[in-house]
Amino acid sequence: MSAPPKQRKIAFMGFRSVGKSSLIIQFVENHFVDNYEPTIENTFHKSLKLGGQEYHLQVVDTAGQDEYSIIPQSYFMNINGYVLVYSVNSEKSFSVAKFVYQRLLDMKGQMDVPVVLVANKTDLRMERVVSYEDGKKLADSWKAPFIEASAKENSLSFLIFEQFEENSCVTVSDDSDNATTEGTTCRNKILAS
Ligand SMILES: Nc1nc2c(ncn2[C@@H]2O[C@H](COP(=O)(O)OP(=O)(O)OP(=O)(O)O)[C@@H](O)[C@H]2O)c(=O)[nH]1
Repeated sequence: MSAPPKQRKIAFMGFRSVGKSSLIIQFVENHFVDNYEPTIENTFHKSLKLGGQEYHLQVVDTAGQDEYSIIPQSYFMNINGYVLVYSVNSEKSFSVAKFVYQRLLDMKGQMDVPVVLVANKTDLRMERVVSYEDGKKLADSWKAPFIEASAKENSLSFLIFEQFEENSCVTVSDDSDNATTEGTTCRNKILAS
């Protein structure tokens, strides 16, 4: 008998127009939308089989944020993981990704935020201003997986979700109150748990 499906809710966040909706639509409907319509909020549903386990995913497409955004409380509750998206042709979108990550940490606490960092629009080679190395360095500093993608050229979105299944355990050390405790946290293992 196969295991019952697991329900997981994942939010895409990041600056306006970086391609959050496009990545999700590639993943859910397998096509690319060329026109731009700002998102207010949208939830998509998709079933997915990873490692023999069936998942019922709810994918929340959020309205683009910037560093002045007040992020709704609902984005911090009942969400299993976050995909933070920037586009490689926008320095501003890269700094907004850092801002959103910081807000997530403030709201949820360091150990509780499974994140995947996604650099989108890699097809815009001539317009690239954020290098692979810069993106990777940022993701490494978060101990998060990093994926470069192009919603236009191909559908790497599946990979994004696979990252949440990975067992990316990191050792954390907390020496507050002079009592050093060490532990291991598996921040990204939300699909597998
Ligand atoms: N060249 C290129 N264009 C893309 C890519 N992904 C998205 N776009 C285009 O960028 C524009 C914005 O894409 P959206 O998916 O609406 O971006 P968004 O992040 O959901 O935008 P908001 O709703 O404002 O937050 C659209 O015109 C897309 O066609 C990509 O990988 N390459």
